[in-house]
Amino acid sequence: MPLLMVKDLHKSFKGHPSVNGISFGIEAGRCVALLGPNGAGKTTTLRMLAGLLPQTAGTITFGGGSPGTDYRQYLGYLPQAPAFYNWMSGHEYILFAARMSGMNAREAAAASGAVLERVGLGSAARRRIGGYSGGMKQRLGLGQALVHRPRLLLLDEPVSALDPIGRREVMELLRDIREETTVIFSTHVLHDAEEICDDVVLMNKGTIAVQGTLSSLRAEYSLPVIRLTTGKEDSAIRWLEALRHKDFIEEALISDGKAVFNVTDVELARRTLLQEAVELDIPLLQFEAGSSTLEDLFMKVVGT
Ligand SMILES: Nc1ncnc2c1ncn2[C@@H]1O[C@H](COP(=O)(O)OP(=O)(O)OP(=O)(O)O)[C@@H](O)[C@H]1O
Repeated sequence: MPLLMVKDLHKSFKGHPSVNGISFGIEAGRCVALLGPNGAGKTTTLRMLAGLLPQTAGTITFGGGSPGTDYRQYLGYLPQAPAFYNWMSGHEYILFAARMSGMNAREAAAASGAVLERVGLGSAARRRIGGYSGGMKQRLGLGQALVHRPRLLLLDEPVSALDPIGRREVMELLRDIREETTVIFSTHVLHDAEEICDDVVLMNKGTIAVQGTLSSLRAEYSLPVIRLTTGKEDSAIRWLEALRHKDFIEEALISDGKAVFNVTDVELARRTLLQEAVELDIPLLQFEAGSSTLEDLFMKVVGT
């Protein structure tokens, strides 16, 4: 029995659908990336899962209970742009969050100290949040979401707004956290998903385009492919466009002098394309024959 079951979930704002009938299940202990471009419906989905936004239709079932049963006490949630009281210290803030989650003063004090150490803020705990870096604030936000030991952690774009150092700090922490609880985090960066998650739910325009374990998606979408980049001369662009109609090309994604072709026979495609490029004097800046990646899949879904 999955920890979380989502069935045919919809959310419309003033008649405009933002989430348009999504269904998925999440097993306990998994780390799941809710992946998709801006506007895909990730935040709306997470807010519904967090109980902050009522759905227009559909059901959410937690822990094998009845659909609609309130499960918020088991959740930790970190919004996309968390607001902090800058005048509080990190310690005061986590203590406040722990009390809000229903802990008594003794439990809250013990849990706060432990969680601050956990997110690497032990030595900064008495400093004001206003002086924290972006990465420290985001780790504090994670501490707030973790302090009551949730069974499910919902994180909305936890690294998107961070500089590379902050991003690395938070990714390392997430790698650690995913060992002890179930995590769903949203991102528009495929690389983030590939780095730490087991499963991917890829959303676009309010629906799920593809979902599955990372390894099964990699295997399923590993198709023979040719990637090439031409000079931006008119003749080169025209040549790329004409290639769409070759027999051995199943699908073509062409933009701005770059092309990704799904091909039936990578050897035949390689030979033919290289020969033609020489005959027609097409400037080839890059040419690669191999297998498609999740990046290709992502670009294809996002481009539709
Ligand atoms: N409160 C709201 N009122 C009206 N429209 C909304 C509201 N919240 C979200 N939307 C719309 O729903 C769609 C999905 O938005 P959502 O924020 O869920 O996407 P997202 O995948 O999280 O994107 P981002 O990465 O930009 O946050 C967008 O078109 C957005 O404008």
